[in-house]
Amino acid sequence: MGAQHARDTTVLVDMDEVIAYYLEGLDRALVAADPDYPLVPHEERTGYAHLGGPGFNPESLAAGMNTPGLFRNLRPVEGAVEVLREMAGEGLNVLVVTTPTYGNPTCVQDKYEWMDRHVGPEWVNRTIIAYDKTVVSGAVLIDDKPSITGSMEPSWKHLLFTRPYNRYVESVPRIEKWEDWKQTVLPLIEPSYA
Ligand SMILES: Cc1cn([C@H]2C[C@H](OP(=O)(O)O)[C@@H](CO)O2)c(=O)[nH]c1=O
Ligand SMILES: [Mg+2]
Repeated sequence: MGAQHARDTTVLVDMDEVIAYYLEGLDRALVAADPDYPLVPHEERTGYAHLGGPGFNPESLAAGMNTPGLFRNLRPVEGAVEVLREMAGEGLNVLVVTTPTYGNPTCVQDKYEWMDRHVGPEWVNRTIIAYDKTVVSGAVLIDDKPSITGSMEPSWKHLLFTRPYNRYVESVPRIEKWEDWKQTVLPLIEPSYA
């Protein structure tokens, strides 16, 4: 067992749309499941769950989301892997916290394999797959979802990772891109790091 980390130096990082381009992979799966599926260009999305254009078929959306291998083949977000390693190198306790898609039969395994392949084998057991992110302790959670709720009052402060569909959100502090991590993350953790 390694050293115990303080909650104050723990940085929680979301996976989909923060370190891995989920929506790009989902678009491919949607078109494969239904060639007529009305994709919405990412820049035109008005909300987090805006996943289909007018008249989209909910069954096609479900088929796309549940496509085996979807989560295995996602492209890494620019700079994300480097910053995960850099934060860990600074002595921060960095954990990746991601919600599964229950109906996708390979989602959980794919998420662990993605971490192994793209970030490194030592990151597999730094990956927490959970529906309820509020039970995970940390100083900060970097996540693209505008509102993150669960069964507990969270210990972490939410930093919203900017994506086109969350630009309208004004109530949550943001990180615009990974290269800004020092200015945005460090002030939220233990004062000695800032
Ligand atoms: C339904 C939905 C899921 N997802 C992603 C987020 C979740 O992973 P994460 O917690 O890693 O961001 C995953 C399961 O719902 O799929 C979106 O990004 N947008 C959506 O509209
Ligand atoms: Mg996300």
